[in-house]
Amino acid sequence: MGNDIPKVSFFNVLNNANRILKNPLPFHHENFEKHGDVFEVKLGFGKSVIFTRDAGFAKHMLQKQHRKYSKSSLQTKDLAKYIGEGLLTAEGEKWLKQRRLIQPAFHKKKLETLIDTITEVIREELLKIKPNKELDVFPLMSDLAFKVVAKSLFSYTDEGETISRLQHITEAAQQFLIKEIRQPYKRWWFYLTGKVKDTLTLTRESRDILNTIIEERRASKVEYNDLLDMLLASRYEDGTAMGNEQLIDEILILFTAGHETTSNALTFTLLLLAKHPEIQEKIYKEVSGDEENKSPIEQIAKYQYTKQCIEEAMRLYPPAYFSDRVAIEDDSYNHLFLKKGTTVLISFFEIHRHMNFWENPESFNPERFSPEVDKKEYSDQYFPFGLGPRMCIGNNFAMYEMILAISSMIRKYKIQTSLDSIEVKPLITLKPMEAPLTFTSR
Ligand code: HEM
Repeated sequence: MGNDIPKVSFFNVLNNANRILKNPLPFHHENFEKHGDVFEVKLGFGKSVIFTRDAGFAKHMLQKQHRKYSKSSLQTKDLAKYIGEGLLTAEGEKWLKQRRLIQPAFHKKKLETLIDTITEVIREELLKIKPNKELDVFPLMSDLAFKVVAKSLFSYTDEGETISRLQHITEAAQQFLIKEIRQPYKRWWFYLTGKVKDTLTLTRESRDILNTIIEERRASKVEYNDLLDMLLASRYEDGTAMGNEQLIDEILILFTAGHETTSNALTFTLLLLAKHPEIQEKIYKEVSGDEENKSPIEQIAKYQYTKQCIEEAMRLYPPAYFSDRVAIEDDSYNHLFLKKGTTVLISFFEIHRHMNFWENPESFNPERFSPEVDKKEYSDQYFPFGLGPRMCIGNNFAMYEMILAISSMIRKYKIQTSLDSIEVKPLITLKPMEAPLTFTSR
């Protein structure tokens, strides 16, 4: 590791342990301000992690020299324990093989066939809004995002209970994983008290449910044109298809990767719109009036300002607020030397608020993403969906879903919040601490 990298001592980490456990972002920020865009945090027992908010360095690891880096075991082995080895958690040849196989199902043209399902789920879910009463909007967005992914996979399933059970298991496994990561010293306790076993039993149950759905579909002669049909029809280069176990891994991964990220982004966008009524009105102008004459896909194309608001919300509050990479061979970037085995944590949160690049980085200004601004001006500093070959496979899916959901809500309701300021809860993804909103019919 380059000796000239500023260091944060283990003593300093211990001294701040409580704050870091509650919310590590202010600690990261202070150190970036003090030491610059790259620093090294000592973790004791000879271990350390490099933190960076240098967008060029991020691009180097994620894109230009991606072959020299892998994800850390947190993003691969630890996560795979509950959701299996698929796109998000696999590495090397296995990942590449899966990515090649699954990528076509997420192309824009293919996604268009899912739009009616997505629109219908959004319509049904938004019926749950009770106007004129303050409600916590997070669980609502969470249900919406889960059902959108689940119904895009199995469009025919109207057994609400099966989908709810899958949602419950996905969320329970994720919550337990957070506990394991945040309290590694309690691992033995989690084993002894049977919590690990309980979680594995739950995920076994979701695998059994999915296996039944897949078997039924394989036996069926009907074409549903949903994601499951696309995944079943896909073939590896040697002409073979995915087996059930791999398919189940991939489905569990789509649930996990596609559900919480999207519900966080939707919730932050709504909170920001509630705090900026003038911006909300601009969306209302864009989306009200002629929606009956427009298909959902035409709406998505037309709602440029709505899209900008979502993009700006993900700049301020990127759901995937960090990623990490481990050097699998010696490498260097500018004057930095990275020894094989070095772990680097990339803070998308800090990159998205970097003073040297963004004007008034703390302010919510959707004009930053206006079509008049050349994309090249910000694309090197804005990574809500990551970048390089492991960039989010569901980015278009998520944008379609979010534009349709936000436009449907603003068309129907005025939204307000009693919050003075938006507080964050950084877990595996970046969540809002609270999301109280009042919807008033227009
Ligand atoms: C606002 C919503 C979303 C955000 C912010 C988001 C963000 C990200 C990011 C940053 C990565 C890259 C992680 C890394 O390189 O370390 C990623 C990967 C991934 N995302 Fe998303 N995502 C979103 C929605 C979705 C949806 C809706 C799906 C699927 C239905 C999805 C599926 C995936 C998968 C499978 C990967 C792994 C890709 C690979 O490694 O090849 N995501 N996502």
